[in-house]
Amino acid sequence: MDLAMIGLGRMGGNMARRLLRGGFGVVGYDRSPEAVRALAAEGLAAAPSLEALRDLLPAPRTVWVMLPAGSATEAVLEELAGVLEPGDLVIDGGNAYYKDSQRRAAWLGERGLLFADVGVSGGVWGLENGYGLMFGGPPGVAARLEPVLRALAPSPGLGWVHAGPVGAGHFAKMVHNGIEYGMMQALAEGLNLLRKKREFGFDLARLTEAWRHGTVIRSWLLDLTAQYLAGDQDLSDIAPVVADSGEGRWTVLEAVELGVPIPVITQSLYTRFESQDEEDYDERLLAVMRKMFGGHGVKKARD
Ligand SMILES: NC(=O)c1ccc[n+]([C@@H]2O[C@H](COP(=O)([O-])OP(=O)(O)OC[C@H]3O[C@@H](n4cnc5c(N)ncnc54)[C@H](O)[C@@H]3O)[C@@H](O)[C@H]2O)c1
Ligand SMILES: O=C(O)[C@H](O)[C@@H](O)[C@H](O)[C@H](O)COP(=O)(O)O
Repeated sequence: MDLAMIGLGRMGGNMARRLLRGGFGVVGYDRSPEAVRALAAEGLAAAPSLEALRDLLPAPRTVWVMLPAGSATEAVLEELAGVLEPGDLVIDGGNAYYKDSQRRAAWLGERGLLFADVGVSGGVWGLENGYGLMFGGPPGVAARLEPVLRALAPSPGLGWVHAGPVGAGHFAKMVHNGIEYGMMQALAEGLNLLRKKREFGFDLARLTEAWRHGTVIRSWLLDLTAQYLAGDQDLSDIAPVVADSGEGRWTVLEAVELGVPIPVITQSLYTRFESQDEEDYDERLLAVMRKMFGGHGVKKARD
């Protein structure tokens, strides 16, 4: 089976590699020539344009899009709508907002194109470990895509799911990432507490390594944390800023819309916001108010 991969970065590049290794013919397109060059040496058919990509694939085509969510994905889907032919299938595997995916499925459908959203998890390790995949779309499209899902998954029958109709794939991935935020937060808080108990001088590398075996909290996140701490426990070169790319925000918005309490996930999102705020105006104001009502001391910024 042949298919196209648009976006050959950390995710799309390795997914294309995994598919090539699985015996698929993969046509690739990326606006960065370097991203394409690396994969062309491994058997990828490089397409210089979306028209060329169309012409390199037999109809009906399967085109997997693995781009940053938002304007990049929107622009490429709009371009694809003008290039592909009725019956072709477009998959968005990026971390897109599920409402965008539902809207896109509708307007691509008006042009005779099929659309499915697939939440993809596994990061840069997916090439070797396989990817967790959450498919959203009609059963007929799921059946058509099944060989691809089986090849990308950790093993053919494990790690992928037909989550529901269009939108359900990205909704499931959104909640997965909300859970990811909460699990990361719990690990970070617990390890910080251990570090602060100076009298015990905990070796966090050895402790997390031990926790990886037999404990209730063993997990891949713990494995990765232990792996990093084994080389650097002080983190003195790491700025205390945690970025976020949207999934956590959408999870919280959805919870508010549905009236569902998700305090752990919400708090972990707010912790990221706090880390991103270099001005810290709120904390400065708190210090000032305390001084105003109680005459308490205020630490000067230069202290
Ligand atoms: N990195 C992860 O761990 C991870 C895991 C799961 C899902 N995702 C999602 O997968 C998608 C891709 O992530 P990534 O980490 O591979 O990003 P990346 O930045 O590594 O790669 C994106 C690629 O898209 C290309 N690109 C950007 N705009 C383009 C355009 N208009 N036309 C053609 N090519 C364009 C870039 O040149 C780059 O090669 C995102 O939606 C991301 O949220 C990422
Ligand atoms: O399941 C995964 O493979 C990860 O969740 C993946 O999707 C990625 O690392 C996130 O994009 C990071 O999301 P934040 O930037 O919001 O932390």
